[in-house]
Amino acid sequence: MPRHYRIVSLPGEGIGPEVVDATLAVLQQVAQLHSFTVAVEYGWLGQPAVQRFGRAFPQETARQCEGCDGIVLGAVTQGLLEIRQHFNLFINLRPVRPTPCLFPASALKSERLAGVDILFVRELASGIYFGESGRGNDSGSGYGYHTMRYADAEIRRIAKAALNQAQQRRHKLTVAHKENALPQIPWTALVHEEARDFPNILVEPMLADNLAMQLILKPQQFDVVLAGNLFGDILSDIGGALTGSIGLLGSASLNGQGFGLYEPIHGTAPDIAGKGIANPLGAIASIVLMLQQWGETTAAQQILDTQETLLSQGYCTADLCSQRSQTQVTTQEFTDLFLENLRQNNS
Ligand SMILES: NC(=O)c1ccc[n+]([C@@H]2O[C@H](COP(=O)([O-])OP(=O)(O)OC[C@H]3O[C@@H](n4cnc5c(N)ncnc54)[C@H](O)[C@@H]3O)[C@@H](O)[C@H]2O)c1
Ligand SMILES: CC(C)[C@H](C(=O)O)[C@@H](O)C(=O)O
Ligand SMILES: [Mg+2]
Repeated sequence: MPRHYRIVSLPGEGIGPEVVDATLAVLQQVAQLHSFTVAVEYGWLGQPAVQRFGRAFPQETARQCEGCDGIVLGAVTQGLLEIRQHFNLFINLRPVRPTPCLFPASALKSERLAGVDILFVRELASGIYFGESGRGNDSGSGYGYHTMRYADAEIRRIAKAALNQAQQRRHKLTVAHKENALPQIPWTALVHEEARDFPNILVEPMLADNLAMQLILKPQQFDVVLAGNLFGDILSDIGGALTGSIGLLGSASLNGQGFGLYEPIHGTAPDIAGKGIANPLGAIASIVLMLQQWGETTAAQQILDTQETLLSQGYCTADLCSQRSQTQVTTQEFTDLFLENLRQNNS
């Protein structure tokens, strides 16, 4: 049976278009090698959408994305929360697996990194990002507020998603919470209740501040880490310090039916945009998650193997280059090496 997929690419701003270009080239190459096709439509999100349609997430983009097999996003400075909410993308998966050939690029000692393999499951469609907010004036003094609100049902559904992930991994779920200061949102109790259906999973609640420290001191202790929207954002960036660069990390943002948006966890990186030096591997890691979601697991594995080969041969972009033995390459050069390696290993 021929497999045909349709995706919408939203390159966005800054280094977004640079890393998305590289990623789509890799995607088309593996598609060809593994006998499936991917039709790509380009759409608008963020600043380019504001310029064209007057809104960061226009209706045109929403319509274009409806019914597609995946959205591939670069990075934007606005419009992101709207698209996540529109498609109810409440499950955000952020894998962090430092590779030994990049241990020297990490902020941590190698012995703390061996075997680290963490999956952050971040709640993405609720919490303080979407609570009531505003500004007011109290006796002449201005004030602002954002409200953290979670429906129990919203916690239960992300807990189930995280428990399902832990079931397929090493059966441990650490729950980030801050119930010593924010007791009205009972992450711990609700996750424990959902975990009754998963008796073989060890659920370990951990205060979010301690969790941040533990990720640096002893990252090997973690398997799946579940966190609300804000804590998940902050904690998962620590993955950049563990792996050596935030430019390596990808993510999948899914709704309850498996529809997804695939994006690196980094931003538009204005400090390096336009220089041709951005690391495309975070965006590439995101399409690996997309291929896995589609069931194209051999294609996904080939991308992971190719990444490992190139990095172990010492090729890397500037963000990872810390050793004499490494060869610093541009985004384009890294992409060309990637494509060549994919072809060679398939012939
Ligand atoms: N998914 C998204 O669209 C997304 C995610 C995070 C931040 N942002 C937005 O991006 C803008 C810039 O945010 P920021 O500077 O805090 O974070 P950032 O992730 O853009 O950059 C942080 C640091 O990491 C480096 N970096 C990031 N990605 C890299 C890559 N692929 N290769 C090499 N180096 C890389 C940057 O050069 C910078 O030094 C903000 O407007 C922010 O809101 C968007
Ligand atoms: C750009 C910003 C709103 C976004 C977030 O906080 O969710 C980003 O940091 C991320 O990690 O995807
Ligand atoms: Mg972030």
